[in-house]
Amino acid sequence: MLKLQNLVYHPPATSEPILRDINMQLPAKQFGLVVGPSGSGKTTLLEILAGLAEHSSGHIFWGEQPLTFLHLQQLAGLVFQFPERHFCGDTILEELRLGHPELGMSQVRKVLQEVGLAEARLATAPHALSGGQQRRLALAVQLIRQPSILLLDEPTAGLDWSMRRQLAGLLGRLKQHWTLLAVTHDPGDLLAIADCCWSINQGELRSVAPAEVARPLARSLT
Ligand SMILES: Nc1ncnc2c1ncn2[C@@H]1O[C@H](COP(=O)(O)OP(=O)(O)OP(=O)(O)O)[C@@H](O)[C@H]1O
Repeated sequence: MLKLQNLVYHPPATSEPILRDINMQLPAKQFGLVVGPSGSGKTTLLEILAGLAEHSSGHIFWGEQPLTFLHLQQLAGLVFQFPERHFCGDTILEELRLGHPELGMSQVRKVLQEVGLAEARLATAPHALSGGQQRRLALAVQLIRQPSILLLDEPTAGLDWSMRRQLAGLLGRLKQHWTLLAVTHDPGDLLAIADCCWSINQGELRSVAPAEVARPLARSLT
């Protein structure tokens, strides 16, 4: 279980904290969803959980173990918003092995199967894949490193309706084996697979029922 206790992030450059007294518990093998508007602190929260920024006060635990930001760099896998913009490998295989040339073919095949890319040719350029396939590859790049928690920043942003649906289906299947935490301003299909849901506003996190997140959206459509 991932536990955050009274987490605060207040960099010296800002007059107000960006994250305020965050408390959260996400059990293993569940899908957690944080929903909030632009600028509410969603990406910052993920950056702290990925060990890319250090919180100012409070505690982060995995089970009973307190985590430093060095632990977090090893335990968490972060899939950035629009991850396809960060692909560096010339081929799928290169992308998966970046920084980890020791990864064997059985691990490569297993992870591609897990994300629904079992049929992809390893010599294919990542940029030649469809938008939905590129998102799957970005998930595989993190999963092959066996993170304890997979962090997703706006995982369905920029995808069309059908690809969003398919990706939400895949994330729903991944939680059989992995713990996932996604942040988004537009929950859409992700609500249906969320086990735990929070809203975030101006750095304040509040636990909410998924239906409560869906309701304002439904109202805005009428
Ligand atoms: N290191 C920093 N120093 C100063 N301000 C920062 C820092 N990091 C983030 N911010 C500010 O904190 C606020 C939250 O940013 P963040 O990117 O986490 O929001 P977000 O909810 O992910 O927004 P979006 O959906 O638009 O990406 C913003 O106002 C941002 O400008």
